[in-house]
Amino acid sequence: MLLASIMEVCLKYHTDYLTWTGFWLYRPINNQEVEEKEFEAEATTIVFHYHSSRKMEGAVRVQILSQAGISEVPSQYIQPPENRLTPISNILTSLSCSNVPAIDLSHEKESVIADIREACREWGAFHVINHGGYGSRMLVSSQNDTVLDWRDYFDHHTLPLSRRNPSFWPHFPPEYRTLVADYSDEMIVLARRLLRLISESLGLRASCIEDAVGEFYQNITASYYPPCPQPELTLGLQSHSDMGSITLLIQDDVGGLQVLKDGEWLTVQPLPDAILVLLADQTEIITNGKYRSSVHRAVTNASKARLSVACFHDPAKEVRVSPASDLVSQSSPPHYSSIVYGDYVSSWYSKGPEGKRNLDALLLDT
Ligand SMILES: O=C(O)CCC(=O)C(=O)O
Ligand SMILES: [Fe+2]
Repeated sequence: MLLASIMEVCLKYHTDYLTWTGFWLYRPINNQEVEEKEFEAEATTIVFHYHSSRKMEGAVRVQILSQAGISEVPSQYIQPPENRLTPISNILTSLSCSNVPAIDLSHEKESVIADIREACREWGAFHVINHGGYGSRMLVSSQNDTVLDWRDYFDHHTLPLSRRNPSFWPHFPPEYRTLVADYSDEMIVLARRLLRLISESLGLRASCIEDAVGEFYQNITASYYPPCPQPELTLGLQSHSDMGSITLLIQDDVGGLQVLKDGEWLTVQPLPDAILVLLADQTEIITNGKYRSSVHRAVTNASKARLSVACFHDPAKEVRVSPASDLVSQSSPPHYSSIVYGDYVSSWYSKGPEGKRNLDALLLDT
């Protein structure tokens, strides 16, 4: 079971390994994209180096803060009141929710397509189960006014193969690198399959979204959210929609991912062996807004660490993305201006996500 295995190795890496080496390699810096750097066990120096060379106060692994047993989070992690959760003492007690739809991919194709159409229209997110037997990138800035996420994460560049260099990845536990590579290979197959079904659910030719995206750039991000002493003041990951085309996410059984639906934050109940599908911004552009990307965030809790593994599928930086010509006509004008994906990413990183502001900036007056 690849899903279970990938969670397990990532968790083992976080709990057994990071705990004693005490570092986090890819702590984000200055709203810039973080390049993969050669993995090395002495990465404490790298974090330290970021601190001193970029005057980054406070960018320590939150796991360290959590383990130190602090009762109040440092001020950089405190969200402005409008972003905080409704006042509840323990997020874990509030996990009852209407869950995102679960779609069984082993069902007959026409019914799968109908379910996907409904889920994409209503939610922009859905679970897939029986997805073929397989089986968590937000940057923060060093500026003082930026609120930090209560999250540590590790990013792997996995596709195209020319970007995949497992020697940059953790080497513990021993099966780590092979598993991440296998997982990447399985997820690209599933992502393509889903994008074909999503295209068909709009009456488009199956390859329409894939053709618009071109070669897939895949990244896999494992996110670790340690217990947080003040969950009501913090977020594990601030509100955002993902930049690329489609995200496939698995989470452990703790729960904490929320999707915004009809103005309300709903917790996505973890579903064993299911993969959560999140439509991302380029799919919203390509479908000319027929399907919207999912706005989501992660909340923290005071007692349990949480792990998620997100697999992102993005266009190449030089690809120009625009609404599919089949969805544009005189009676249905384009709702978004076209954009070179690399420019979209740069603007995202320079302004930050804040929900969907980067996508909203492309909306045309129609
Ligand atoms: O941890 C999660 O469940 C969400 C992760 C996520 O949304 C992201 O990395 O973009
Ligand atoms: Fe996300």
